[in-house]
Amino acid sequence: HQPKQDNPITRFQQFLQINTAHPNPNYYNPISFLITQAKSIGLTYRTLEFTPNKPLLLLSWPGSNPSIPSILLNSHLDSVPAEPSKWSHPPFSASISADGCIFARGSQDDKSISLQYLEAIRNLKFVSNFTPTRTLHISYVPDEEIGGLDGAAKFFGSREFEDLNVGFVLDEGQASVSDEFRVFYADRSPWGLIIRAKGGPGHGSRMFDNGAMENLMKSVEAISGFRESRFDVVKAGQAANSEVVSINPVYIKAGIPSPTGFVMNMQPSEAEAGFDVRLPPTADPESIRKRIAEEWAPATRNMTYEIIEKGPIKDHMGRPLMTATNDSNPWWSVFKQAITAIGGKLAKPEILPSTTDARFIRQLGIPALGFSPMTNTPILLHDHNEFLKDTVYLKGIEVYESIISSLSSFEGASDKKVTV
Ligand code: MET
Ligand SMILES: [Zn+2]
Ligand SMILES: [Zn+2]
Repeated sequence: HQPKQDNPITRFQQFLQINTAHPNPNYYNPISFLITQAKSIGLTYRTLEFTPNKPLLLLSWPGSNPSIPSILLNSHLDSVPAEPSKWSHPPFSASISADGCIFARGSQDDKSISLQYLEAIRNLKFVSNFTPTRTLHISYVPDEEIGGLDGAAKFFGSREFEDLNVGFVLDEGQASVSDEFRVFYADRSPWGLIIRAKGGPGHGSRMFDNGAMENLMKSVEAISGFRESRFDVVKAGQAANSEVVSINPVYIKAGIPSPTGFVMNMQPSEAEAGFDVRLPPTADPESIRKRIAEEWAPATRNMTYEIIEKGPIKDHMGRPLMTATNDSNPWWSVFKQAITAIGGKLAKPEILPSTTDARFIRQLGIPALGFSPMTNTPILLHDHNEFLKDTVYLKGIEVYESIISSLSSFEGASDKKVTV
């Protein structure tokens, strides 16, 4: 009988109560919590700091055959911000409702998997007396939510990572609303698009051409039209959400501030808008660039633009960055079998609509799958009232026990590395 203060659920709650939300995530607090967990399980640990104040934690469970490629389980330490006043429970309270829903920013994305990895290892080690053949590494990286360039990208490109001889990686996925587990073989790649318009200022009452606001609005309309055309393809069932380019407005900035709001009788001389753009691995980035330059931010309408690219879309050969989910990839077969072995159903593999650090792994030619074991759960990442049900969380631990024991016992693909 475990004391009430320390069981998988209370440990999950404690971890969720550590606020690691942007814009100023503290990375030392969650790392210190995780080190305590690692010690209690007997895992080795070290921290690496490729960027000042952005440490990452690396845990290891040495296998009996450390010469064959290892397995890496990755998750991120940071979360997106939350607007507490719009939540039914404070976002860092990890309050649990009568029906077992644990409310917290990060409960789905992705503090659940961060700890489920460890709980699964704890059970394998102390309940099942399991010993891995392959070495298992668990990484906790900073800055995923802002693109991972100072986190995973630096780590995966490092000498330290190369020395781990990683053969296969699991990273986060997304919740599933059905009773089938979802698994992801590719990510969409994110662009931040900022378009800016300049124009003569003028009296609020005047009709004139080429005002900044007017030019920006024209672009916003053109972008909306494109967005709708992509969305229509999805609505018609011709492609999944994650298989088309998405572009969604995230901010509009314009107007001349006044003490009571904005000056109402002046048309501003500058206006800008920001968009979240996601490109599936099969997309042609050049065609989007062309649209931006010619239709969405044309110099002829006094517009400029900035594309903030966050990570790769193609591999070094220009091929779409995807991990094979067929028999050509032995890791896929092992993963799939591990799910069915515990009576789990697996949905058809998908491209992830959002983005994870796995794209940097695939770029290295290492196979990586996105997976978060959450079935019958609404998809609430980055939303208000993000929650995960206790039973779903606990089931996920069992799922990882099966996956981890299968992957770490798998002795094929030992001499040569399988690539994506
Ligand atoms: C700007 S990179 C984005 C990473 C984040 N996980 C997302 O999909 O929104
Ligand atoms: Zn996220
Ligand atoms: Zn995430």
